[in-house]
Amino acid sequence: MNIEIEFKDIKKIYGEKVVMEHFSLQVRKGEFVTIIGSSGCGKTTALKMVNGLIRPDAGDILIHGENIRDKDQTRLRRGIGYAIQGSVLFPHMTVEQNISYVPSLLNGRDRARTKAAVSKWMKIVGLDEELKERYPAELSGGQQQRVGIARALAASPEILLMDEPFGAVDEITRGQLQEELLRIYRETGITVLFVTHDIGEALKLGTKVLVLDQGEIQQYAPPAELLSRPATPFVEQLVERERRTCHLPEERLGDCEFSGAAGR
Ligand SMILES: Nc1ncnc2c1ncn2[C@@H]1O[C@H](COP(=O)(O)OP(=O)(O)OP(=O)(O)O)[C@@H](O)[C@H]1O
Repeated sequence: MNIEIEFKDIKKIYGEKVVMEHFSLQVRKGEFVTIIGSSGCGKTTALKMVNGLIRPDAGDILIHGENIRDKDQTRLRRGIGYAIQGSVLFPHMTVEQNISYVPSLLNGRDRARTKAAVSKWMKIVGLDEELKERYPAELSGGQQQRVGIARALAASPEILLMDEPFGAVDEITRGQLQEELLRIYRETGITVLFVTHDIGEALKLGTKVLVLDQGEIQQYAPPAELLSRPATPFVEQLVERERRTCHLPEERLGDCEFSGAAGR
């Protein structure tokens, strides 16, 4: 099994509050993990531990089997794409400058390579080339979100962390961004950790869904399994409505036993 990210017996305390304890998880290479749970259950904390923005109080995070504690933190972060809700673009930089920020650090003087990366990613996320010279304030919310995703992907990271990246856009744009993200995921084979509040989104995008409650793993399983065999009452409640309306794309349904599950 090719493990890309591993949380090993993690403990995290804020002040007196234990947010996570004995938290262990393995994420295989190429997996798209959606993370969902009650507010304040530790989703963002878990995500930010992967790129070293938050340090655990105990336990280790391994990437490709290497402890991130031993890595140069700047280099670690440059190798991991990170996209969060709302606009976190540099306001004084154009779209092009925003997207090329990390690639230009990595490519050094090879400007042609950076320019090519910017054009490629603008196209992939569905941004018109003519927006290159605009500043973030001159873009719609959906366009800003696309620039954020292009920026997160432009350095061709092997890991992409996304924290409710589509939370602030309208329903239609959200659907488009989800489709584009799935396409990028399929084309690149990147490993994705994606935090969401929306169980529909978690089931639609994830190859695996991680359900957390108060820092504890309730279930870590493919969407079809969550629907057919919820592991705890918490998961059962979370998926109940989805089970009735099941929005899963057909290829994800697999051997989903709805009639059996309904008998619970
Ligand atoms: N820097 C901090 N100092 C103190 N407490 C914190 C800090 N960061 C997070 N917490 C607390 O730790 C818990 C977990 O926070 P985290 O942001 O990981 O939750 P979350 O699941 O992402 O929440 P939400 O869904 O509301 O965004 C919460 O109770 C939060 O208030």
